[in-house]
Amino acid sequence: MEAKQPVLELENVSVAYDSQAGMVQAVNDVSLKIYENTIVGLIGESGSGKSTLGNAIMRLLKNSAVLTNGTIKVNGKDVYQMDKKELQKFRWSQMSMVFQSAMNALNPVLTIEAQILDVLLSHHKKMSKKEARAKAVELMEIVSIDPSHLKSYPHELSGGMRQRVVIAIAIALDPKLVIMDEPTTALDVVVQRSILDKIKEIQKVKKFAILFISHDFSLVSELASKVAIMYAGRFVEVTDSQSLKQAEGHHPYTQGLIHAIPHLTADEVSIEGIPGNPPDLVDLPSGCAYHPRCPFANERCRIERPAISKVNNREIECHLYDVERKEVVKS
Ligand SMILES: Nc1ncnc2c1ncn2[C@@H]1O[C@H](COP(=O)(O)OP(=O)(O)OP(=O)(O)O)[C@@H](O)[C@H]1O
Repeated sequence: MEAKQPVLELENVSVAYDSQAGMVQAVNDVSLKIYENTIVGLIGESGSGKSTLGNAIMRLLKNSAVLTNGTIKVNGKDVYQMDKKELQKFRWSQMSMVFQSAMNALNPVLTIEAQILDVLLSHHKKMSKKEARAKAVELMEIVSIDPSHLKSYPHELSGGMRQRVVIAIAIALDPKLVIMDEPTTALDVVVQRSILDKIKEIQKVKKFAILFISHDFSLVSELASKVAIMYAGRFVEVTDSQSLKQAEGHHPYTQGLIHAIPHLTADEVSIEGIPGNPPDLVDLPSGCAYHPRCPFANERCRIERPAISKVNNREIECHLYDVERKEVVKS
């Protein structure tokens, strides 16, 4: 049987910003495959490179950023080998992105209908206005907004509704891959929950692949089936989310993130933060970039960058990972 083609395939992807301070290694040699109908989470602290990677996949990097190495394929097509016209057709129809604080990205002077129609008609040259209007109604229903709001302007909708509209626009052309960059961060917990449920519900029908970017560890491990944990531009661990219920055996950074989840005890909330700060991406530490913060680091960690160990469904970049015992062993 022929192996299934991934919807997203990242191979040794690196992205750097050319800044006054030097080259910022925002994404550093990451590889990942995402298949249809799955949600993969991407987590890491602020500044770890998550959004840069999302923008790189969409080929929407800022001028100062360059893909310095690797290949990015969506549906088997190399995103960086397409000419401008091909890319224009491909973006939004095959891959789309819900940006950070996207709900404020709607055009304030256009109705919701005008904005949805714009996406539909610019990609479907043969679609009539009537067909596009019908599709807009269908999209509003999918995201559970009364179609009467098609005539509304963004400011007439609540934050949660605006975010649903943005999701409707992102899925309007039935893309195979949807990148969601912190899609619910600006919303309160109840609205956040209802949007996440909606995303799961739509995905069940549409079967697209989702790369879900967030710094909220518990939210991502609940939503995604697989999680990539990013530290200083690298994936230090890629694992199935089930395994994240327990800290033992994971990369020391993953362990730190798990311990940092607030735990409710009888009468208090305990949180163990990770001591120290993420490194300067212009001047990365030698060896494993996490070693200055790692409670288990030894001499080798300070000198040599660890290779990736692949065991069962887990990929881990740590010298202390014992392949036989399938866990990180303190030296
Ligand atoms: N235009 C830029 N010029 C130089 N460096 C940049 C630029 N944009 C981002 N960076 C740097 O690239 C690194 C990765 O940033 P990125 O926004 O991808 O991280 P992130 O994990 O998405 O963070 P957040 O969760 O805060 O959005 C950071 O160190 C950031 O300072």
